[in-house]
Amino acid sequence: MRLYAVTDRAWLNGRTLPELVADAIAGGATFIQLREKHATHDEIVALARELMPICHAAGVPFVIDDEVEIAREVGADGVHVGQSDTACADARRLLGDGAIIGVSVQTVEEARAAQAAGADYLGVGALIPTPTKPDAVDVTSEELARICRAVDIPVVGIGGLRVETLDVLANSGVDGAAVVSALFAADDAQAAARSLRARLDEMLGGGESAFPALPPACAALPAVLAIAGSDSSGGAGIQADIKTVAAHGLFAETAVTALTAQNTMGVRNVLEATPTFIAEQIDAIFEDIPPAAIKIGMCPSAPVIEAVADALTRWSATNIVLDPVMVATSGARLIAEDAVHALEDRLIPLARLITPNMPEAEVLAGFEVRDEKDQERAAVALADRFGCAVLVKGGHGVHDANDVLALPPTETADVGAGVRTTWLRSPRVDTENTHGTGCTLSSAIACGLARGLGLEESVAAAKSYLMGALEAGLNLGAGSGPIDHMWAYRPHQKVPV
Ligand SMILES: Nc1ncnc2c1ncn2[C@@H]1O[C@H](COP(=O)(O)OP(=O)(O)O)[C@@H](O)[C@H]1O
Ligand SMILES: Cc1ncc(COP(=O)(O)O)c(N)n1
Ligand SMILES: [Mg+2]
Repeated sequence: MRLYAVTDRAWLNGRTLPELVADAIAGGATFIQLREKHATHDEIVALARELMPICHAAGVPFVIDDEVEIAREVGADGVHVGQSDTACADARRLLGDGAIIGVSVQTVEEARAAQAAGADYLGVGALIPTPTKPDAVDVTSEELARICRAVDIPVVGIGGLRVETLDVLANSGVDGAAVVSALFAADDAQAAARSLRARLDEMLGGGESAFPALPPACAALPAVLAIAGSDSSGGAGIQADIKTVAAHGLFAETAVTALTAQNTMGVRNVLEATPTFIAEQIDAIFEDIPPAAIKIGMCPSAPVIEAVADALTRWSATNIVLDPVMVATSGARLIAEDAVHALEDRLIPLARLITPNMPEAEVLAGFEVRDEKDQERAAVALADRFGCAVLVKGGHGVHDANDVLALPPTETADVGAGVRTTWLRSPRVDTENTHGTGCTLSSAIACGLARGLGLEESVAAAKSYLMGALEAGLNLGAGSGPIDHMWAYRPHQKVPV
């Protein structure tokens, strides 16, 4: 609930509330509350019906202020109630266990009572004097911190919060900030949300998984091409790529390099496409719907690699993310040993980014990659050698799932400087179900690039999309199962914490 947006139609200036909400979500709002103090029942219902699909398309929960009956009528995710509104326990009885119920509180006693009555989260404030009520600071930072310590449900701070005043939340233990005018009175709600969200993530650390908002409907969606192998079980390879691209609201194209007979337990057989046929697929795509970015996955042999490299060179392809797939999560080899040279000589030089896991980085760098120091050393060595960006993924490490990104001077606009590194850290999700994580990550990065994001931004967004897919807890198959590419589209039953 990092950036919780409470609607207000006081500053529309010709814009509509759905437009502003879509902008807020595109900028990083993670929760929407419809708040209408003076509207009629029918107006609130109509607004809710417009806003709900926008929120749900982006995986953002939608609740309504006070109006429990309307929340039930329209099927909202829940309600937010104040101390003098419907009691939390009554709202729970009316809306059921699956609903999200938030309660406004100002003291530890109220907070404990709300939690005991079944609240899912608390809103605490007002924290800052507002221009209309300059002296009315209702809740001090100290009381806010006491409240956060007293309950185990998430708490959001509210009341006069703007980018410049978010500091009052520091070290309090809150999960996020609720804002009204900082978003809805802004000229550019998306830009406002982006700066609020950036400051909150910086202050509160990491940030919850933010699903990249979908691009608006238009006649020409950016296309993303996946050049990779098919995984019959649907969790990795071309299938993971298509699902990832579709989940990002973009248009997926494919050139299949090989078919695998595969499931969560292993790869049973591989049938390579002929180099000529692979080239024909790529030519057909570029002659008609040229992709804005390309992800390359499994390329099983030197002749396949040559064909892909020749075709991409012919078309002067850019924005290439190369996942140098060598071994499947299940342990099966997916590339001939003698093909590694072809990969190094022909394909890596075309890539903007390569994304080896630790064993693959070891093969490419020629030294052991066992810990974070090795990861960083390999990333820098490879970025130096190939002049492209390098993400050495840490999924095979022992502690957290930390990846290191090495950026060559061409990516940092720091001519004269050397390779710069930056770490993308996330906790390890406690699961065996990681089939296709590498495929998914590289496709998601290509999606960011296709939408015009920078490389670092694309990698960070992709990592948080991947975390959502892992955390969704899909559990299919007897081996290392697939992740949930569509996690952000599931109806939210619970407050994301
Ligand atoms: N259990 C996990 N929890 C969180 N992130 C993970 C987990 N396993 C892998 N990852 C992440 O998934 C991505 C793919 O990592 P990795 O497993 O190293 O590559 P590959 O799938 O190519 O073998 C990386 O961003 C890594 O940090
Ligand atoms: C066809 C195909 N391509 C790639 C992978 C790698 O999977 P992972 O993303 O788990 O490394 C795979 N298992 N199958
Ligand atoms: Mg991989």
